[in-house]
Amino acid sequence: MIDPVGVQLKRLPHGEGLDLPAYATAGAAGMDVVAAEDVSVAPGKRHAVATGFALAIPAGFEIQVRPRSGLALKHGVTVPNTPGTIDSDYRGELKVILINHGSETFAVRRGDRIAQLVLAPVVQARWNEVEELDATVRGAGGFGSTGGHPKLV
Ligand SMILES: O=c1ccn([C@H]2C[C@H](O)[C@@H](COP(=O)(O)OP(=O)(O)OP(=O)(O)O)O2)c(=O)[nH]1
Ligand SMILES: [Mg+2]
Repeated sequence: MIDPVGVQLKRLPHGEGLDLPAYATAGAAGMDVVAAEDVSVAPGKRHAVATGFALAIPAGFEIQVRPRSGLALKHGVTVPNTPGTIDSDYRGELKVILINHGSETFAVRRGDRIAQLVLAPVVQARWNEVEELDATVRGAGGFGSTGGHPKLV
């Protein structure tokens, strides 16, 4: 197990009294994050749900906002921009965008666990522009070129 990485968290006034994001089990990859507001998301609609805190993620890391499979399976409620990207230099409130693909209005209550946050390392790229790329067996083949998909009828 890699040692946990410290992340500064600032509670905002409307986040007072809420549970901080937490791992539900010892081996959980994501910390469940709770809503800081009551909101109803109608079928086909989306909402950026307040969490009541802001972060200072250490340089070299990001936080990914991912859906909870239970909400997706039972209610069709997911994160449309998954994985949402929280940059290390972002100091605003972390928000969770939820979209309701289900057929019934989904009621979010303050304190409900709505998504999960995964801390991940980030490596930034630097472009080396060239005239020719090295040759490979795959070449330009992609998008199913290696087969394995059922034929459409
Ligand atoms: O689910 C999300 C996604 C993003 N953010 C915040 C943190 C992130 O660092 C910032 C910008 O996100 P992103 O780069 O995905 O959005 P953008 O549309 O490119 O906006 P910007 O021009 O501000 O980068 O918005 C959230 O709070 N929740
Ligand atoms: Mg951006």
